[in-house]
This record gives sequence, C-alpha cells and structure tokens, in this order.
Amino acid sequence: MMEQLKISHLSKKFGRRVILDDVSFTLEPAKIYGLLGRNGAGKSTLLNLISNRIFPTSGSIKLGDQEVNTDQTLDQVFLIGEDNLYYKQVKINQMFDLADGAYGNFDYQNAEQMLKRFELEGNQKFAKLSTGQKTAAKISLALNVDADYIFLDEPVLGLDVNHREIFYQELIKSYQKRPRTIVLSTHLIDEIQQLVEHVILIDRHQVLEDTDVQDLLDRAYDISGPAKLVDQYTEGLNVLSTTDLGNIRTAHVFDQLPEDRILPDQVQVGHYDLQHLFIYLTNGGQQKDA
Ligand SMILES: Nc1ncnc2c1ncn2[C@@H]1O[C@H](COP(=O)(O)OP(=O)(O)OP(=O)(O)O)[C@@H](O)[C@H]1O
Repeated sequence: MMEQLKISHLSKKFGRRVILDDVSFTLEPAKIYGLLGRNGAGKSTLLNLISNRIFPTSGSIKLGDQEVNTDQTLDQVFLIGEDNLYYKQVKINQMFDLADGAYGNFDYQNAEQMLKRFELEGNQKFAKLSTGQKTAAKISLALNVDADYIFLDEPVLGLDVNHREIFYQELIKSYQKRPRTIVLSTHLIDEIQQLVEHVILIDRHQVLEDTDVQDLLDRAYDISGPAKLVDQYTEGLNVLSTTDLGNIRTAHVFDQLPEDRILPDQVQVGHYDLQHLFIYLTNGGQQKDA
C-alpha cells in the first residue's frame, strides 16, 4: 500500500539563482534516509518542494503515480521544518491537535511520553521555548504523525547531547512500531551513520550520491605509508584527497581496491567513516581530477 516517492528532473530557481538543478531520486517506503549537503546546498528547499510549500521551476514529485499536490498525497507527507508555521500563541498540545486534524490517528500517548523525556509540558507556548526545546517539541510532534513519509529538517538543532540521544532512541522506537520512510536532514553525520540506511548527498545543486550507507563505507579506504608506495598502490584509483605527515602519506580512496595488486608491507589499509567521506566528497577545489 505504501508507495514510492519519486522526484524527477526537479529544478528550482530563486530569481536567476539556481538552487537545485535537475535533481532526481526515488524514496522507497519504510526506509530511513539521511539528506546531506553543506550549508546552502538546497536541502531545505528540496524538502519544502516535496511537501508542496514552494513550487518547482520544473520537474515533478510523485507519490506512486500521483503528483504530490493533491489532498490524498499530501496527507501522506509530513515535514517539520526550521520555519515556524504556527500562530503566535500556539501551545504544544494544540500543535498535536492540528496534526491530528490534518493527518488523523495522532499518537498522543507516545507524544506525551516524549515531551516528558524532554522535560516539556503540553500546555507550554511554542514561541516561548528555547531553540533546543522548540526542536524537542517539533520532533515529539513529527514522530507521532500518521503519515508514510516524515521529513525532519535539522531535527537535532540546538539539542544537547542527552536530548539528541533521546531523539535517536525515539526515532528507532517509532520506526519499529510503525515502519515508514523518515528523511533526516542534518549536519551531525557521525551521529546518524548507524541510524540511516541510505544517503542522498546534494552538492553543487545536484545529487552527488544516492547510495546505501553500507555501499559507501565499503569503498571508503585510507591507504597509508611511504608516499611513493602509496601513490603506486593507488594509481588509477579514485583518490578523493591525500594527507601528508612527514613522508607518510594517507590517500583517502573511494573505490574498490584492486584484488590483483600487491599491498607492500609498509602500506596499511584502514577505513574512514561517513563524516569523512562527506568532507572529502564536498571539499571541492582541493580535489584530484575527477
Ligand atoms: N525564498 C528564497 N528566496 C531566495 N533564495 C532562497 C530562498 N530560500 C532559500 N534560498 C537560497 O537557496 C539556497 C539553499 O538554501 P537551503 O535553505 O535550501 O539550504 P540548506 O541546504 O538547507 O542549508 P543549511 O544546511 O545551511 O540549512 C541558499 O543559498 C538560500 O539563500
């Protein structure tokens, strides 16, 4: 019953400025995604387009075979963004009621438990909360909305480390109880590496990676040793960047290692993580020829 959400050739300009240029990817039902990109890459713009808050310059967004701009499709897509769409005096529990009105089946019981864990009360006014408390209230809302696609833009903004931990636990709990697609846009890549199954990386207005996390990590190798030997061993491989420390060089490879090439004794192979892959991939300028 749950359908794919398909983004095809999506472009967005603000005035003459291109923000997204021919972006295509498909979100599968019941999967947790990380939406990554540097500041200003266009993540929020993309999420606002998907949830129909702004309109594309060209391209389409479909749920199954229907454009995402009808009542039937929109009540399957929920976005909690950075902006505050609520009226000034709104209380947290009124936000819950609004979501229940729009989407139905809001899980009040779990939402109230989450508020308690975040040390919040339902009758607090949203506008008067601190940045982190606003985030906590928004995720207590978002994880309890009954929709097949939940988009969380910067869901840990301002949360301290204890509250981030609670969020990650609640996210897993919520997903296990009601599997659906959850898309997290965040800069805390090391914290979500264990949580997300698939990554969409936006860079220079386009999709640079649309890959399962495990597939990415399987190609993320650090090769280190004497510079000359490292260069020989990595020749022809996709080396994203290198770091030199004295005459020891580390090549950050994003590729399969050749089975037929012999690894010299003084050269070591290690792995780097998703956060470093993100840095090497998006650090344009000091990259090797691509
Ligand atoms: N309504 C708007 N009018 C004009 N320009 C806009 C508008 N909204 C966003 N932009 C521009 O689009 C670009 C992408 O912004 P967006 O907020 O989508 O990036 P982001 O990837 O979410 O960034 P961050 O990680 O910093 O939150 C930015 O340069 C921003 O200035």
